[in-house]
Amino acid sequence: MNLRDLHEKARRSLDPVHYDYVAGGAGEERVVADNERAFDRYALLPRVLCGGERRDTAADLPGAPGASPVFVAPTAFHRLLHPGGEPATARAAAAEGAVLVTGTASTTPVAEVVAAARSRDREAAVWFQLTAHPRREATRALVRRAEDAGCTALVVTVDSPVFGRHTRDLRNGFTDLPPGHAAENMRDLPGAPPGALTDIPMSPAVSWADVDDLVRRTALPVLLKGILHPADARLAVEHGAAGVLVSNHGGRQSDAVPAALDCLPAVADAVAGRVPVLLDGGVRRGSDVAVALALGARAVGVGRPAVWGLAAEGEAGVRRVLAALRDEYDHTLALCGGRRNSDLTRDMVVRKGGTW
Ligand SMILES: Cc1cc2nc3c(=O)[nH]c(=O)nc-3n(C[C@H](O)[C@H](O)[C@H](O)COP(=O)(O)O)c2cc1C
Ligand SMILES: CC(C)CC(=O)C(=O)O
Repeated sequence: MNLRDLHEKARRSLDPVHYDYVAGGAGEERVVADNERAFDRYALLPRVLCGGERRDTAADLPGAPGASPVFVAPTAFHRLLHPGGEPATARAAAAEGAVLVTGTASTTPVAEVVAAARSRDREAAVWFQLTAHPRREATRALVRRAEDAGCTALVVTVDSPVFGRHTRDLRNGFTDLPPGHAAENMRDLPGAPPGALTDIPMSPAVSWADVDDLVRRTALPVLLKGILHPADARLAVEHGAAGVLVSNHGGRQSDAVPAALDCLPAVADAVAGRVPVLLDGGVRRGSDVAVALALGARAVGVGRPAVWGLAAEGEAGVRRVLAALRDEYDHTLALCGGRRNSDLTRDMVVRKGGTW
């Protein structure tokens, strides 16, 4: 199955304004394009005669031992894109053994998302993506909702002190959710009535002190999403993060940053194995998963591909995307002579065009 076919099917089935919301990014969308293109700059240099019949592609992640190496990155407003909404995504991820990172901007309350995942697999791991609220009490209430729901980790988005300027949304005038949809996790939070995109307020004041506060208050592992600079990766570990997610928000925040993949090796070096490093942005094939793992990621997230699957075919579509990526990755691993993810090492990734 080609993921491009599902993308095309999703494009045909979605309201063009909602399609643009998902596909688009900040500015001239240079980073959106570069995230994918970055993978084309590399090739895999296989090892041969490694002698092993079985492969194990499971990845040990915080709050998710033995997970698929491909997780579902947090994306907003699933009910806008398919009536099955986040529960459909959650059931699909659970059925495929993939972590779902469910979002602050979910159109289904987090407790229902986790319940849907657990209806497929009692052990399913759902992580909660947290957008810190300008009011600390509101942030704390969100965290409590995620904890009470049974989420097994928090993923704090740190690349969004302000909204990204999504060019297509500005052009289309897409600022509010249509009637009947709401950011359900925001209900009854102090000062945050649901009903509009702008009701996921961002806070330019968020700082490392907020990370410290969070790490102190929750028993859940706290990962930081949106780290690009190796110095921030080092700080993340020092401040008690249980993982670092290298991401430029799928090119939806700054249009002047490097491709996520291009930031990965330096971040992996800075973290030096102390906590898992994850990556999202531009992952579209099993060989992309392999390149990212070889360059230091423990697992990779997919944002748009999962949404295209959902929009095109609901739960079954998300399953197809996750199954295809995992299967292609497993096949690539075999062709590289690997038996487990850690067999992929940095020397097996080369720049295309030769190094001489
Ligand atoms: C429609 C859409 C909504 C998103 N919403 C969020 C969000 O609410 N919070 C967040 O941290 N990231 C959000 N992201 C970013 C994704 O988590 C992820 O970083 C990005 O999509 C990865 O790139 P990819 O789409 O190329 O896989 C969103 C991305 C998309 C496409
Ligand atoms: C509602 C927004 C916070 C969702 C988002 O992060 C995005 O669209 O990239």
